Amino acid sequence: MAVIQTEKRKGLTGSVRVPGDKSISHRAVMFGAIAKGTTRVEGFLPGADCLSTIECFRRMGVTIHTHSPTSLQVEGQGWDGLREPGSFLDVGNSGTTIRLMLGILTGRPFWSTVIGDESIARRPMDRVVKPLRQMGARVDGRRDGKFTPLGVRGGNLQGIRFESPVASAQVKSCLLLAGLQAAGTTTIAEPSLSRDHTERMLRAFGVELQREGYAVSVQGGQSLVAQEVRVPGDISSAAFIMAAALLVPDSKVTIRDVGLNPTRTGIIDALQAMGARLEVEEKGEWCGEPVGDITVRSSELQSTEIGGDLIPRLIDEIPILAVIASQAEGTTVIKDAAELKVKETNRIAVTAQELRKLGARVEETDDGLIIHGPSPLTGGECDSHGDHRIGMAMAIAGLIADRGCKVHRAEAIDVSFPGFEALLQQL
Ligand SMILES: O=C(O)C1=C[C@@H](OP(=O)(O)O)[C@@H](O)[C@H](O)C1
Ligand SMILES: C=C(OP(=O)(O)O)C(=O)O
Repeated sequence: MAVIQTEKRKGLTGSVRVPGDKSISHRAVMFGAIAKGTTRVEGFLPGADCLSTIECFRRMGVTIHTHSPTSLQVEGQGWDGLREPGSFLDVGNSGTTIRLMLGILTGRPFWSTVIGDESIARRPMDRVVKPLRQMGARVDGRRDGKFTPLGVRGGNLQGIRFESPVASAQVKSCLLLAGLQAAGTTTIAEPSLSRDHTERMLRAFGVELQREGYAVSVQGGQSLVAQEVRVPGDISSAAFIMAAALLVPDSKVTIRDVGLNPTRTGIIDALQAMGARLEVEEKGEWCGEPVGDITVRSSELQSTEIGGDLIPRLIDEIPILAVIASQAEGTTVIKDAAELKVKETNRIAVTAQELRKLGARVEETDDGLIIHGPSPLTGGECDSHGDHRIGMAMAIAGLIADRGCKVHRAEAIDVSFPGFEALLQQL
């Protein structure tokens, strides 16, 4: 079990890049695998989750060359190029892999079994299994298909209209992928807009989609054409570096080539509302995704309220936002975020528990957190609970804690941010 130790720091400066976007990296491999032709991917995230996606598609017979950890070539042979896997498809820790892949598997004429780690075995799969069954899919698993392991016998699908009770890009993307293989039209409506990387990338691969407010529709029977994909830096990873620069005195850090998709930039809006000295320079688009540089300076912060439509735009940033809020003047309220309970861990409970160990004043609510600041952090020992974002949030908290922070089970960080510790040292 890996341990990382961070110490109280001063004056973080530099210009850095963070690893590629996790959501976009997964999609580049999956869409490349079902497209016709050679898809080249640059800036791929070689984190454990995206490596699980590569391995799953290799097991379905797709040739994927890795020229370097961040440069791939996916040899797609269209939908029919996927073959029945001879063994389990193991998604490891990755919710995105399992939910999106189920949308592909349910339309393929073969049998497959999908497994993952202990965290995946606790996460709800019925949010995709139920609508997939309405489309005619045959999926089963523990507790009537709510939990892994899942067995899928793919076959004929029928388009549906599905009103999703949650704003989830994984649910939406799963059903769009199933819908592409279904007869007729499939429509997914969500209560607010979740990240739209799937829509942007499917369009780049030649698929036609219709959007009407928070609903998106796809016509079955479309094929994908291979593309060149350049993956921007992951704003969810950049958020940890942004937090370090904001909280550590006398800091100024620029993070280059970060994805600035408006469905992901809630963290920038929240930090600016808190008074962060943060500048964004948009530089252009890579494969339909806006990209730019973010510069952050040490700042005096005020508390804020975070809820409603902002939540899906910063859902993965809430653990690190809680660390930041612990240093802001006043009481920060985070609400409407019950989805956090079904991530790699229950991130409401675990964030509160671990931050309190370092001396922060945090209360857990049913759908969020209440954080009283500013609280000087004493530091000490924390546990990632096997959750990459918790591990990184606590390591960053250590940069402003008197005794620093020793993070146990830090190997989880490799899920989304390989090189995290080395990058912190570089600042
Ligand atoms: O589609 C994606 O790539 C993701 C969607 C989000 O999950 P939900 O769809 O469950 O909200 C997010 O938390 C996850 O890290 C990645
Ligand atoms: C929730 C996350 O990922 P996933 O759902 O793909 O496991 C995350 O990266 O914070």
